[in-house]
Amino acid sequence: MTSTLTISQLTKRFGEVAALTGVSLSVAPGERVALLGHNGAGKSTMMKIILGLIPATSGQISVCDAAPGSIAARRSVAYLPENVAFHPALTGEEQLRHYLVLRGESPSQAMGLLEKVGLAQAARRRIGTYSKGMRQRVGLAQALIGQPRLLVLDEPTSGLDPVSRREFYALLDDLAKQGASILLSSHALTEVEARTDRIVILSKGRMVAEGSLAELRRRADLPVTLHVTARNGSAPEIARSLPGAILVDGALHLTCTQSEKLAQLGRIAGLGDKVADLDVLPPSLEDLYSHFSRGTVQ
Ligand SMILES: Nc1ncnc2c1ncn2[C@@H]1O[C@H](COP(=O)(O)OP(=O)(O)OP(=O)(O)O)[C@@H](O)[C@H]1O
Repeated sequence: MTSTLTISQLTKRFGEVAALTGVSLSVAPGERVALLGHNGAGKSTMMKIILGLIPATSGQISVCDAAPGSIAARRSVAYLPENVAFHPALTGEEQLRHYLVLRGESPSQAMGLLEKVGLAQAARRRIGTYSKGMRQRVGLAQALIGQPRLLVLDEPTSGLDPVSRREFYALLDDLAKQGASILLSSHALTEVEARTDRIVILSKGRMVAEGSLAELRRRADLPVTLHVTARNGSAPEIARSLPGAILVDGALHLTCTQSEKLAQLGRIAGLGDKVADLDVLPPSLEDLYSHFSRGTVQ
């Protein structure tokens, strides 16, 4: 499968500051990739280079088989900045018609695009009356002009409430199913965990981890946490059978390595009806993020 985006040994220096060092990455059609990293890790710099807004210091980059910033690349790439601003006096439809004309497209597509992002009902209302979630949808609608093959989204859900976030990701899922590649940056690890195919962790300009959540979990090999709820009065007996378990709010908490997990679960199952409930908690993306960024955060 050909990649929509291919980055090889990308380096960017701002004078003494190494914003990116030797970053390589490829994104396939229909793939949703999350770019994670602490403030100053290099996420925006990478996006600016992909968009052709700033040049790389060294390395190769191909955006939809073209050079970043070239006419061919710009036709295929859409960008949604973190703080998207529109004219408050324009309606959603007027704003979209304006962007369509700027892109050399027919303004008659405006309503179709607004419908796609669930804004048809509000299309004739002034953007000044829109909620933040609705403005973000206008941003996504403008990003969809010309059916881009790659969407670059800088913290697209920051400031959105949980329902708006879920709806926003559902829209991205549909776009990905239609073959668009999505590269988004985020600080909201839990939502990224559920809604992207691959995770890239940048730290101090270097790529410190890359893979699906399952792959990152395997590679990090962090402990699994088990919460065992005892039936009335059985906690002491369970604690004796599970060395290392500690009692927290009526449940016994214990950790084990991935390789010990099945044996430990077998031991718990052997306790029969003394156990009222059991939760197995794999390491979260936050745990993985801390693990891979450890020692590199400024
Ligand atoms: N134009 C510039 N001149 C000098 N240094 C810059 C410039 N742009 C970015 N940097 C530096 O490059 C590094 C990477 O910055 P970048 O904005 O890419 O980080 P980021 O991961 O997007 O951070 P955030 O999550 O805060 O948006 C930082 O040390 C930043 O100060």
